[in-house]
Amino acid sequence: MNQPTLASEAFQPQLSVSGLTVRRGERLLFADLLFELKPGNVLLLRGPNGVGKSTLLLALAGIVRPDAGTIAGAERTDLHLLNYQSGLKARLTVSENLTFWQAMNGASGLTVDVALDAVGIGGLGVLEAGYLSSGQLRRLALARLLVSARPIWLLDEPSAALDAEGEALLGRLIDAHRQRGGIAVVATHHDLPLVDQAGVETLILGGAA
Ligand SMILES: Nc1ncnc2c1ncn2[C@@H]1O[C@H](COP(=O)(O)OP(=O)(O)OP(=O)(O)O)[C@@H](O)[C@H]1O
Repeated sequence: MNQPTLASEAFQPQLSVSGLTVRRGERLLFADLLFELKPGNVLLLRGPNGVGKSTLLLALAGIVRPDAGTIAGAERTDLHLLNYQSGLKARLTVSENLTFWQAMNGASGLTVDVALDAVGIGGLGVLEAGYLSSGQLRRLALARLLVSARPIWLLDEPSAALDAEGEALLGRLIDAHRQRGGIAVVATHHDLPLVDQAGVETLILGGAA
């Protein structure tokens, strides 16, 4: 597998959250969240199942409307959201799926073939996506981050189903993204193998820091 090489053009994103409060039904998930992310920052969202990590990512993506507070600094087109609702078309090939997303999100990153190679599924481009294993599906989702360059990555359990080599790959991808100024907000139950811990913060939902 190739070492992922992202385009060198620098990002200058900012993501400012203030007073952010979200309820689901009757339940208050979180209130008065305050944080500011700058180029190169990573925010890890931690906390038990059901505490609101995915919901916070959806709020940052503009999909869940907050009950109070503001989210500033990012346009919808600055964001990549990687979660379980990946919009995969099982009857299209792996390459066709990635080409579709590239057309949707802009061909500002790697080519489809290079991106598939970078995430270790370069040999699977002609396979119908419905036949991919869980880990291969997750790698395809990662390739989606690479074909369209966007400065803010919102990643929901990105290491789920990845093997040890895949987790290491994920760490390298996030590190490369940060090196060009990108921001990542990552909901995870696992430690990420990031090389550089500077600029990495943790937000624990539903518990003490
Ligand atoms: N559309 C919805 N309507 C009502 N409640 C919802 C809705 N979506 C999610 N919830 C609830 O909101 C809470 C937070 O869910 P969320 O998926 O954000 O948790 P999480 O911290 O990401 O959990 P996990 O670690 O299991 O992925 C859960 O109790 C869930 O049942």
